[in-house]
Amino acid sequence: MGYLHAAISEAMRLYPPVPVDTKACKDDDVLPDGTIVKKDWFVTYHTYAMGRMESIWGSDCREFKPERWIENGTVKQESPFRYPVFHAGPRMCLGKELAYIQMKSIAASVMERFEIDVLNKDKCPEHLLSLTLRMKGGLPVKVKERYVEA
Ligand code: HEM
Repeated sequence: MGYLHAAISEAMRLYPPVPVDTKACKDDDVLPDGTIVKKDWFVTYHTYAMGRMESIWGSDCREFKPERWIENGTVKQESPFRYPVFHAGPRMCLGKELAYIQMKSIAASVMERFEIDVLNKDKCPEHLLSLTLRMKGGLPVKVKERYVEA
């Protein structure tokens, strides 16, 4: 389950379900880097871009590497300010743990019963940007029931 957790985190690093998120500024403020923001301005942070930044993830930032989430055999905790897939700070997603349980249980129960072969592996599906990041045309796969010897 540790590796599956890491693989899901890595997938969401490269393909965050909420790829951009916008906030409205309540009062005049100054960001830690000195940028001035005024009351009622909008500030958008780009989770999709942050997941692909060399300064955060290193030179292999474009590679899908679940191992980057594993340290001494256990899943590493990452700062939500470096990995804002579930947002960060006091208004962070309240369903994060439940979402991981759901994603892991669905993946495990599907993989237990079926073999999934992704078609057109050489091509990455086009993105469809809405409030959430989706795949244009979905992900065509071939499904075969897994044969388990009794
Ligand atoms: C992979 C799945 C999920 C992702 C990527 C995700 C991501 C996010 C993000 C980015 C926010 C911040 C939105 C914003 O303030 O602009 C958020 C907020 C929230 N999420 Fe999730 N979420 C997921 C699943 C869930 C689930 C399963 C639940 C409930 C069972 C949930 C409940 C909430 C709630 C209640 C908030 C609002 C928190 C607040 O404003 O104080 N989320 N989520």
